[in-house]
Amino acid sequence: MAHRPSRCYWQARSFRPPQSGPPVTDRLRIALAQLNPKVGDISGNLALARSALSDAVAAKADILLLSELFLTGYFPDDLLFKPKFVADAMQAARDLVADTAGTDVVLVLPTVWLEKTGLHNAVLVAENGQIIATRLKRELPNSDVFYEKRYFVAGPLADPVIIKGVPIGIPICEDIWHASVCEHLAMRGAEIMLCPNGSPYWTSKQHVRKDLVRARTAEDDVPMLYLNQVGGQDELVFDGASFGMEPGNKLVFQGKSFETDFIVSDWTRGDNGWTCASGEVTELTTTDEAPWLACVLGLRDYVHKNGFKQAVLNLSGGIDSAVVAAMAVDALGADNVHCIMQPYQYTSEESIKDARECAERLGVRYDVVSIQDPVDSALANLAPIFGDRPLDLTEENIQSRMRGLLMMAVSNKLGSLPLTTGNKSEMAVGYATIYGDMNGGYNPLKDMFKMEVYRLAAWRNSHVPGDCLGPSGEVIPVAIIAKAPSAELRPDQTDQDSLPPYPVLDAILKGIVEDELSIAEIVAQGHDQALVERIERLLNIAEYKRRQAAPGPKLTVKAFGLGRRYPITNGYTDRVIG
Ligand SMILES: Nc1ncnc2c1ncn2[C@@H]1O[C@H](COP(=O)(O)OP(=O)(O)OC[C@H]2O[C@@H]([n+]3cccc(C(=O)O)c3)[C@H](O)[C@@H]2O)[C@@H](O)[C@H]1O
Ligand SMILES: Nc1ncnc2c1ncn2[C@@H]1O[C@H](COP(=O)(O)OP(=O)(O)OP(=O)(O)O)[C@@H](O)[C@H]1O
Ligand SMILES: NC(=O)CC[C@H](N)C(=O)O
Repeated sequence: MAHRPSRCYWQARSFRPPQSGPPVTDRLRIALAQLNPKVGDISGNLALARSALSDAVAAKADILLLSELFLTGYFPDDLLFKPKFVADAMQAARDLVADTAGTDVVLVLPTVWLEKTGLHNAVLVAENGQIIATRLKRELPNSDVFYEKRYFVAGPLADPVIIKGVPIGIPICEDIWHASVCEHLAMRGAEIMLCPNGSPYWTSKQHVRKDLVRARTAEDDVPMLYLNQVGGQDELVFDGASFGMEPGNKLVFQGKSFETDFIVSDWTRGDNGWTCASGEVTELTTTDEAPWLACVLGLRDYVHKNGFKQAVLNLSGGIDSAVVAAMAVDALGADNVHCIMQPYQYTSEESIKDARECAERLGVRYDVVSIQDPVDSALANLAPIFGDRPLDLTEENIQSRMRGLLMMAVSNKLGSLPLTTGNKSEMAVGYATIYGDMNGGYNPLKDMFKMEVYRLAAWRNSHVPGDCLGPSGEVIPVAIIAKAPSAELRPDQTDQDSLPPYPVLDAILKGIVEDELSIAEIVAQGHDQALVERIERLLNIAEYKRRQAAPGPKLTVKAFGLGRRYPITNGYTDRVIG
C-alpha cells in the first residue's frame, strides 16, 4: 500500500532547503505553456519556447514549465537514433537556457539529454542563464503507442530541485502513473510537484489523468501542476487540458482542451503547505465533443504540419464521407475543402442530391466528375483478359479505384491533401478497396466505429464545438443519417448484404480489438458463435490492408496502427474448445 504522510509528516520532512541557498519565498507565480510543438522542428519549437519565456517575463512569473521533450516535440521516434538530431536538440536547449539570463524566470525545460549513462528523457532547470539542475525520467512507458525503452535509459529516483528556495519535485509524465517517484520526492521534501507531459488523448483520458493526480496528491500531501502539450502528430492527438490540483481533490485551475493555453497560477505557502489562489476552471470536453475535436485537431495539424492548406475528398452522399467533409471544414475552413462526387451507373439520384446538399450546407467547392466512361473503357480493355468470367468484386473495385485515381489526380494538380473515409468497423473487416476508397493521406474516422459515426453526425448537427470553423445548424442532411448504408457498387447493394448490422458488428469488434476478449467470452455475451468466428477471420485477413492504410487519430484505448501490431502472415485462430 502506498505511503500516506500526514500533515505532521509534511512539516517534519527530512529535507529542508539549505540555509546558504537562495532566500526562501512564500509566494510563487507559476506559468504553464500549453503549446503545440511540431515533432522534429527544433528551431520552430525553440521559437515557441522563446515566445513563452517572454510571456512568462511579462506575467512576472517565477517559474515557466514547458511540456515533455518540448524542443523535439513528443514523440520524435527514430530521429533519436541520429546523433546530429540529438546534438541539435541539446544545442537548442542550451540556447534557451542562455535566454533566461537577466530574467527572474526559472525555466523548467523538458528535453532529450545525453549523459554519461546514455540518452535520457530529461528536464533541465535553468536560472539566470545557467543549468542549475538536471532530472531524468525514471518510468519509461513501453506499452500501446509508447516505446520509450527503445531510446532512453531510465533515470534514478531523484531529489527535488530548489527553485527560489522552494523544494520542487519534477516527475515526468509516466513517473506519476506509478506511486514511487512522487513518494520519493515527497519524502525528500518536495512541497510542489511540476509534471510535464506528452499525454495523448483517448476515451476518458482526461478523467484518468485526474484520478492519477488525485491519488498522488492524496498519498503525498503535495499539490501538483500537470502540463500537457496540444496538437496532432500522425496517429496521436494531444489534448492539452492541463490542470492544477491540491490534496483533497481540489481542482485549482483547468486549462483548455484541444487548444493552446498559457496558464498563470499564484501559489502561497501556509501552515498546511502550498495553496493556489484558484484560477480559471474551463469545462472539460464532453463524451461527444472530445472525439470530434480530436479528429478535427488531428486532421488540421496533419494537413498544416505537412505543408498543405487544403484537403480534397470523395463525397458519396453516404454518412462516412459527409462526416469527414464536416470535420475537414471544421478543421480547415470551407474555402479549403474540395468535395468531388463521382457517379457511376449504380449511383442513385438520392446520393447525388444528398452529396450536393451536404456540400452546399458546408459551403465547400463541389464538383461532379463521372466515372462512367473511364470505368467502361477499362472494362472494355480488360475484356480479352477477363473472357467469360462472371461479374464479381473485380468490376466493383474498378469503380472504387477509378474514384481513388481521379481524386489523386486532383490532389496532384491542385495541391490539396486527399482524405480517406473508412471507419473503424470497415477497416477492421477489410470492407474497403485497397488502392480504391482507401486512397488518401489521412483518415479522420480510422478509430471510430460506424455507430459512433452516426452518433457524432447527429451531435454535430446541433453543436459547433471549440475552435471549429464550420457553420452551425444541420450541416449533415438528416437524409444521409437516416438511410441504409450502401457502397452503391452494384444494383440495390447495402452494407448488410456482406456484414451483420453495425450495432452487432461494432460490439463484436470492440470485444476482440479493444477488450482483447476470446471468441468464447464474446459468445458468452450473447453473440452467435459462427458470426464471431467469421468476424475474427475477416479481422485477421484484413491486416495487410490496414498495414497499407492512411494514418488517423487514435480515439480509443486500442486503435489500429502503432498500438496494435499484428502479424500480416498469421496462422493463429482462436477457436472455442469443446
Ligand atoms: N495478404 C495479402 N497481402 C497483400 N495483398 C493481398 C493479400 N491478400 C489479398 N491481397 C490483395 O488484395 C486484393 C483484395 O483486396 P481488394 O482489392 O481491396 O478487394 P476485396 O477486399 O476483395 O473487395 C473490396 C471490399 O470492400 C467493400 N467496400 C465497401 C464499401 C465501399 C467500398 C468502395 O470501394 O467504395 C468497398 C466491397 O464491397 C468489398 O467487400 C486481392 O485481389 C489481392 O490482390
Ligand atoms: N459516388 C461516389 N462519389 C464520390 N465518392 C464516392 C462515391 N461512392 C463512394 N465514394 C467514396 O468511397 C467511400 C466509401 O464508400 P462507403 O459507402 O463505404 O462510404 P459512404 O458512402 O461515405 O458511407 P455509407 O457506407 O454509409 O454509404 C466514400 O466515403 C466516398 O469517399
Ligand atoms: N509520455 C508519457 O510518459 C505518456 C505516458 C502516460 N501513460 C500517458 O498516456 O499519459
